[in-house]
Amino acid sequence: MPEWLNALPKAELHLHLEGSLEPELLFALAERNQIALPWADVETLRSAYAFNNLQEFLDLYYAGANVLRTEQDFYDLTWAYLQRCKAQNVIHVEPFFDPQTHTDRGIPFEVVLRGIQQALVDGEKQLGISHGLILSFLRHLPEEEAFKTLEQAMPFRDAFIGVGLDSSEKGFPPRLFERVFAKARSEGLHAVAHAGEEGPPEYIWEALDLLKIKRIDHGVRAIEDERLMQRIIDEQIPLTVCPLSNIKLCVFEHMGQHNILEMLERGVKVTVNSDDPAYFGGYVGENFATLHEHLGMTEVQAKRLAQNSLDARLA
Ligand SMILES: Nc1ncnc2[nH]cnc12
Ligand SMILES: [Zn+2]
Repeated sequence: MPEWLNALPKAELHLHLEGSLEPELLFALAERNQIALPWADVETLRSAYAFNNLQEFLDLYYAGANVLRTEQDFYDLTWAYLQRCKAQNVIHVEPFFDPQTHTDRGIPFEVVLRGIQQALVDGEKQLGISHGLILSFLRHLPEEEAFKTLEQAMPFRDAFIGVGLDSSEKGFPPRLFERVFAKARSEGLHAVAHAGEEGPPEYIWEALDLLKIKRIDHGVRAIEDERLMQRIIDEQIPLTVCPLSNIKLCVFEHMGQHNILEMLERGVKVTVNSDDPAYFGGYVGENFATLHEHLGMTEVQAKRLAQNSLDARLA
């Protein structure tokens, strides 16, 4: 990665902590927790990281998360991510975590939260990286389950800045979560949601109008709807775009087709993020680097993208 790209101060606003679980740490945690794995070794697991769509990735991502059991595991996961951030001049993070992925396996909510939170606090003190944590609901599960998760989270209200919506997009439109998002907002939480990754522009409209989100996660399919594009530009609603993820999950066939710079030039407040870096081939720095390499991103454009990420912070 060019040093000038690495040196740019940036924020990461779209990162799933569970998606930062590198195969090496996954195997180490499996050994520590005495869990048998279906993969022979790190290389075999890494070679399984070939996906035709979002669902194929999610199946492996949820399987991988099974090694996370103790508060120390969640601490180690988060700490490893923060060290990557430090090395790439990421000065602020607003990561997601998916409580239901863990509570549905019998891991208490507070075990997950305390491990993550302690690492974030240490990251602020020892690495100088500020943070705002986002609790994300799994949209393939019923809204009732999201309500239960929000209830579990409320005793720890101060540990979060907002709620998000992730997992399988197609067939699970934002409107299904209108009531739980209203409840979260009434508690003073910010709202964000994955929309327009695989799903149609209508899902982005719903996320804006019904969930009243402050930022759109992905949102690359907004370009198919001119009226939506105008709104996003007029209202300067940030998009947290994840280039390497979009290629790995076949949202675009190859990086040369990615629309992030076209959006930037049209005045959309786009940002660069890694989504699930352990699975998609790189952290935020590598995502910037691929735009430089394959789309000819200039230094001026890179600076605007980095500044957008700092401007689009919610914490
Ligand atoms: N890219 C993505 N889209 C939806 N849900 C996710 N969970 C983790 N990564 C995701
Ligand atoms: Zn995501």
